[in-house]
Amino acid sequence: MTTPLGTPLSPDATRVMLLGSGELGKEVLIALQRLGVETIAVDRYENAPGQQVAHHARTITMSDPAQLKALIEAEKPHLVVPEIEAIATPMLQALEDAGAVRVIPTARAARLTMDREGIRRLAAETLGVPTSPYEFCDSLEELQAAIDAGIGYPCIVKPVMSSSGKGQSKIDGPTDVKKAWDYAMAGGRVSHGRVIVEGFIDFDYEITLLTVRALDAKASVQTQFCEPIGHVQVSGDYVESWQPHPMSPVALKKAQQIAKAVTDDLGGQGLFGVELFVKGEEVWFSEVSPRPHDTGMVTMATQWQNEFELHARAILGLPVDTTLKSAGASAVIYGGVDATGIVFDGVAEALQVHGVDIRLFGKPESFVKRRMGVALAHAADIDTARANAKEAASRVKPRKA
Ligand SMILES: Nc1ncnc2c1ncn2[C@@H]1O[C@H](COP(=O)(O)OP(=O)(O)OP(=O)(O)O)[C@@H](O)[C@H]1O
Ligand SMILES: NCC(=O)N[C@@H]1O[C@H](COP(=O)([O-])[O-])[C@@H](O)[C@H]1O
Ligand SMILES: [Mg+2]
Repeated sequence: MTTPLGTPLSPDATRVMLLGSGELGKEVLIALQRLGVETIAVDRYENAPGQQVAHHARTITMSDPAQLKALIEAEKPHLVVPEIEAIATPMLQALEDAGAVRVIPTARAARLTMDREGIRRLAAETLGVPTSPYEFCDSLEELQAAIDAGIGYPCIVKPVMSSSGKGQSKIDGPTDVKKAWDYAMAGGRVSHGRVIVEGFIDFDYEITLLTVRALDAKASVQTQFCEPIGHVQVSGDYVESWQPHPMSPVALKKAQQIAKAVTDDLGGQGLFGVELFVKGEEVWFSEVSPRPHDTGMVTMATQWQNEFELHARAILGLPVDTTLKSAGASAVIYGGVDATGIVFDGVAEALQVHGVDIRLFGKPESFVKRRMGVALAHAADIDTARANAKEAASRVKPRKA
């Protein structure tokens, strides 16, 4: 017997709280709504994308443990679903330990992945999966010493708490070190004077391997993989993704073994985005999101159940199907301007491209490099899909109102 689902806004409603309600959370919320789940969308600012589609919207500082505890105790959700890293995860752990709430996939997974140090040490030192060489540094002097002692050039510096490439830069030689340190200090999501410096992996390609831990008919957790998603990142932020990315059987097997080892350890139920670098038949683990992944937005065009539906179903204890429906691609639509309440020209022209769909996230404020939408394309092959998604994205012209 699995847990029944209730009726929203009734005493027996199944209540799910999203901590973070950006473009990814918005789609999880829509998937949950379709199953009659009562949803509470939380974010750091008003009218976040997911707040616009949820039953309830709450705005708090999610990295503040007191505010987070008060909200969870007031709302009493059955499930708490982290959607971003910058959350007071020790408080989530305390609430989970006290039996007050179930965190997706687990409070420990949310805590370990919010900080690059937690997940990197687990993967490389405890699980022994291959990663880039790395060191953690608390000052410019320590950074320089780590590079000189063995990390070498080129290397990559990232704040330990950041995402979407914020505060990340590549160091090609000694003159770049101070610039990279200063940039990292300005770019972390939570102010924190610590960075990771990683040896640069000269990969052939990188993938996200969406990995789902969901219950089978006997109520035991089974791991299933989606087809690999290839992507291109600029300055640490994704600009384009496609699925399926062709891989040699050996590299694919290694990728799945790494993803299984990491997600088995993190545990719980839900979808994970496992990021991997591949060169020939060598595979390195980079990082993992214990939640849907931005590069996985392509699955809205390529899978029978997209990554958001897979996450929603897995966390509710429902069966999942990771089958590919079609080849496809996604291309990011950036704001291009710093302004609130922007308008988008060219949507009709974009949708004239064959096999294309678009999502505009509805973020109330645009920045030049803020992701405001995405173009999706399905096609007979990934090259056509990539060209069509990029063409459609380029036809959408955001501007000040
Ligand atoms: N050690 C490395 N060697 C080569 N490239 C790297 C390395 N680390 C990061 N990159 C490049 O930078 C991208 C972003 O890195 P990473 O995923 O660690 O950042 P992030 O801020 O967590 O991004 P996101 O939140 O979008 O996943 C990678 O996808 C890869 O393209
Ligand atoms: N790589 C992580 C990622 O893509 N996260 C997605 O971006 C949102 C924040 O966007 P914002 O910075 O524009 O507010 C998050 O809420 C999540 O949906
Ligand atoms: Mg990443």
